[in-house]
Amino acid sequence: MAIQKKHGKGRLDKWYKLAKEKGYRARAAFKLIQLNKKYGFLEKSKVVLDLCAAPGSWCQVASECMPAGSLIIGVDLAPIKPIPRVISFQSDITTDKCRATIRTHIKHLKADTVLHDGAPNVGTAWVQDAFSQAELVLQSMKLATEFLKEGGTFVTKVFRSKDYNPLLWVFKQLFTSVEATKPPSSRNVSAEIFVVCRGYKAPKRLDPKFLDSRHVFAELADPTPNNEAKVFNPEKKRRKREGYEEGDYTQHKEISVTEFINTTDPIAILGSYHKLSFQQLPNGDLALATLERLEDTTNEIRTCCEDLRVLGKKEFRNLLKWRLKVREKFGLSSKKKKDENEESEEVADVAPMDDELAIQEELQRLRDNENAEKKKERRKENERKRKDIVRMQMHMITPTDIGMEQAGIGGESMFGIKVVNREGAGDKIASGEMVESESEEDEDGPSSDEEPDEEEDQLERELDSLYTSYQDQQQDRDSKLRAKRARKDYEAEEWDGFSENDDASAVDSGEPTIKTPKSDNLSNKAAFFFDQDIFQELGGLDEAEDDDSAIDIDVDTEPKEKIDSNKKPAPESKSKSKSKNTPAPVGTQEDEWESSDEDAQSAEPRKKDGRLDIDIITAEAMVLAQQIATGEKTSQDVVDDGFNKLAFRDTDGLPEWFLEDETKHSRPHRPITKAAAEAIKEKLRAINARPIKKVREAKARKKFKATQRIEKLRKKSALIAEDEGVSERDKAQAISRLMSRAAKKKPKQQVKLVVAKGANRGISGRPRGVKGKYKIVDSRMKKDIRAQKRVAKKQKR
Ligand SMILES: C[S@@+](CC[C@H](N)C(=O)[O-])C[C@H]1O[C@@H](n2cnc3c(N)ncnc32)[C@H](O)[C@@H]1O
Repeated sequence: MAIQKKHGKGRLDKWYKLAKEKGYRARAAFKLIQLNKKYGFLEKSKVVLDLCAAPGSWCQVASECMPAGSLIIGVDLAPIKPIPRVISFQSDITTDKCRATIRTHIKHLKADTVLHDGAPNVGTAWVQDAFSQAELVLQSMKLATEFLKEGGTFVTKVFRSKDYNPLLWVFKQLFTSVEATKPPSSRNVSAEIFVVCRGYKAPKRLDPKFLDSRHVFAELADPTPNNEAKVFNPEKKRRKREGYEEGDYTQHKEISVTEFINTTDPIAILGSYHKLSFQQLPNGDLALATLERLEDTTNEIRTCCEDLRVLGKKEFRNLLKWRLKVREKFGLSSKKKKDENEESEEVADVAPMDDELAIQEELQRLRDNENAEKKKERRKENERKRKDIVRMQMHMITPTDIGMEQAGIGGESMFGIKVVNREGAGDKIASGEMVESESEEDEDGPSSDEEPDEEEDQLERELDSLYTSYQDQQQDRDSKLRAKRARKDYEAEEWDGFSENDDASAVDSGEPTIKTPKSDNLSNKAAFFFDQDIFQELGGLDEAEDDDSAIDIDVDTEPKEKIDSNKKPAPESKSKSKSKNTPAPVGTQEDEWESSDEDAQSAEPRKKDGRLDIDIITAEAMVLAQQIATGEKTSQDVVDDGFNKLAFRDTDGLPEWFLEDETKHSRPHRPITKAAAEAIKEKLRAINARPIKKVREAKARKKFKATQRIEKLRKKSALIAEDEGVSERDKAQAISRLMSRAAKKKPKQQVKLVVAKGANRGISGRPRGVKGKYKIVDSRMKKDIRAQKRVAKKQKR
């Protein structure tokens, strides 16, 4: 067997390990197991011939899977260690001797299955290796044809090389079914492939050419030149350094157009020539003359024939159609062509496609392609729309055109139609085409086109959840954010007033509430916009025509404003009062701030005495605190500072992540003093300098133990002091001894190093004659320590 590096990283894969675990001699065992699982030939076999069987893992598998009393014969160049129920011997399968030995073992029987996993020493020259493997396959097939029974199975390993197709062709001549497969245990990097040939035809007379490598690999090489592909999907030309073909030293190839008409393989001509020539031969070509006069031979056809290399698919199709018409007129029927093809028997399998069929198939293919492309477009369009709607629902896109919303169409549906109209597909929807396309999509089920989008959605969802968890983490860490979130919650609570029930109850109790604007066909945003006083007042004009003087309106605004300030969220009411320059009654404003403060208080952390637990951690806050403490600013100033041009940005419908990012830039940057920045730095430094929890715990433990010791001493010395039979001097001495003993530090127990040699080598547990703490070391370590000490001593000197 070829020597394999067992320590090579790639070799020790899971199949290698599994083979070791299961007791198979090679990981190759799993290839046969997997092939047999797919095709189930071993269970049905009574006689198996395993060619190239060393070290014998396939024989092991065969003996496991085959019925009791079966005959398994394994042969290899290398010796095979005996395997129960398996006959094995050493021989070269390409020799007659091997054939004779097999005959002696198999006697009159025939093999149900012939296995071949042969591989010559791979690794030197790939081309040569592949060829000798292909030859080995042919040799093994030779043996198979001799020993296999009719209907039997031949399993062989083949390497993907230029000889692969000829081999397959030979197999197809001898077996009813030939399938190539690569079991999962076969490495992807390996060019090996397994061919399972079933239903051996057992011909009475076998053409020796089938088993002659020179014939198989030389003459049948590349039996299926794909001319169609050459013409319709020409390969991108690579630079060739092979030079000219033998005997052909021209770059430009011409062929007479009559040959194109007469040939059985027009596609081959279109693929390999540059020009179809209409030039008359010196001796005159009657067919060509007739051809020239034909109506079908249009100028376009002539131009196409001039340079075949610049033609597209359409032109090639036209040329082929033209050829068919001419052939019909010339009486060259396609039936005759078919007969010609039939004459070339075996080649039928691999013969080029009939040209008519080719055209039809090509047309069909083009039609299919076109349909598929249309379908793909439709799917993409639908998917895009679906995504837009989802984005809209997630408030990633905001409908800004309130006028459109007022047209009486719901925000989302308006958006949908707007988009569709933009694409000019409104009519399609009207005619129901879109609906059709969607139902088509449903029928198809999830297609591969949709997968990436689904993945995208999934990704978006994951990103959202990641962002939420990031925010939570931030919130936990950052007290500032915590306070912000608390404020947000507070605001959110305020907005609960939108629900109908609350509305009703509030009205009942006579409490001022935020009313949901009543507007049938408007979105919330539009409704709120039109719910502004100015519009309500306009409405009021309709209701009370008598009160139409401007003075009346002015007079009315004051009490109305009071109510409105309660109606609307706090910041809005404030902005309005500011913009109109009508100072709101101080009492009302203060009440409002007090009440909101109260609510905020409940959300913010407090000390035991009820005061807010505020930790100043930013320089800005420090400056502010200082200004308030020194009376430079009052709390009212701070409130007033809160209103600026950025305070009333329209944040409706904007996603949270966007607002989060925006807030960094959408507030005025207050000046900070150097002293405040220093103070904060100092504060943070102090926080950082605090010992970590574990150190604090250890210190506390130490302190606790010390107090316990002192307590003990105190008790003992009290006892000594109470002893009446002892003189005062002795008492004092005893107590001072006690104290000095307690103050003495216990000497640290020495760790004895025990060298692991002699009787102590490899022992587990305490070595003999060693008391106290010990450590087993090797002699090297002891020597190293001694050397270190020596060096240290020298350095001291
Ligand atoms: C991949 S190993 C076969 C492993 C085998 N199927 C198993 O399961 O253990 C390929 C074997 O083909 C054998 N071989 C190559 N050329 C041979 C020849 N001419 N005659 C017999 N055996 C040959 C090698 O000796 C090698 O052991």
